[in-house]
Amino acid sequence: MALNGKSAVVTGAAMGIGRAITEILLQNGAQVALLDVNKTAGESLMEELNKQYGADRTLFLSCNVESEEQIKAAFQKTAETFGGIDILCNNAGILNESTWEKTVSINLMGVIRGTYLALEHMSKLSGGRGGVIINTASMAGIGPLPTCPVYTATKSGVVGFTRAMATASAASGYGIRINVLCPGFVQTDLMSNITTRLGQFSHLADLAHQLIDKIGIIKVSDVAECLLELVTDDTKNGEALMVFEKGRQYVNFPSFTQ
Ligand SMILES: NC(=O)C1=CN([C@@H]2O[C@H](COP(=O)(O)OP(=O)(O)OC[C@H]3O[C@@H](n4cnc5c(N)ncnc54)[C@H](O)[C@@H]3O)[C@@H](O)[C@H]2O)C=CC1
Ligand SMILES: CCCCCC(=O)/C=C/C=C\C=C\C=C\[C@@H](O)[C@@H](O)CCCC(=O)O
Repeated sequence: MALNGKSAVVTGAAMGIGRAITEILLQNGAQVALLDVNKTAGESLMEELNKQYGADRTLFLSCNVESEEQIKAAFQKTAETFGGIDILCNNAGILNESTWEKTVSINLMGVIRGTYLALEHMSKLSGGRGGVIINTASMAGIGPLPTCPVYTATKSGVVGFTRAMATASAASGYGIRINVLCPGFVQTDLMSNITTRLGQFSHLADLAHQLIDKIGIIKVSDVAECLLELVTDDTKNGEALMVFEKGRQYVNFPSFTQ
């Protein structure tokens, strides 16, 4: 899909990976609605981006992905402003093993909520133009992190949901490709004060730091470039793309039918 003139929504857009995703979509000609629960950071980023790309290219909408009502309103506003929705990036996520139910609600249920509500705007079966949905999971969704079992569960859930929905979409004729990004460690706020985010597993923080040393830390722009590949390559559906210091790699899942 060529991005010029396309309408995109990014959740968790105010900082980190979401901000980098927003910027790469803008650089390639899309209009972007930035959804985030952090109003101050979101509005200040929008002001910055307006100066760079023009006021008609971005829209900040205060939105908590835990709320179906807020997502619905944000999608409606995006569709009215940009004339539809072509791309959805379900990216908002947290790392907090103490408030584990909130972690499930944002990281996994937020992706499902966003996807189902977006179908109403994007699916060709409900008058939409079709398009692409990219979910942000993690390498933890492919290989488990013992330091954060619930975070791992949410990311495995996002990988499974994406792959199942991708096949469902193709079989149903929604006209929507759905893929999942699986980054390794990325330099963002989420990686700060890791020990305090691990809750009852904070005593295992050394294990996390050893793994970080082994795998390395990448930049948000490395993740954004992978997103661009998954959005623009029309052959990709149901793919999980890992990205870490060694490079990028599509996951080869076992097949039970061949
Ligand atoms: N930083 C890392 O090492 C990795 C991050 N990821 C995933 O990437 C995604 C983005 O993470 P980062 O950019 O690292 O984190 P970050 O903490 O830098 O940014 C997250 C953004 O999401 C927003 N957000 C949080 N809860 C929200 C909610 N309920 N509704 C709407 N917005 C909300 C925050 O306000 C913030 O702007 C997450 O899903 C995370 O799990 C995946 C692999 C590695
Ligand atoms: C510590 C929390 C980080 C949260 C951010 C995130 O999602 C980062 C994920 C990065 C890499 C995940 C790699 C998973 C690897 C596993 O497959 C396994 O190799 C780990 C083995 C455990 C160990 O400590 O050796």
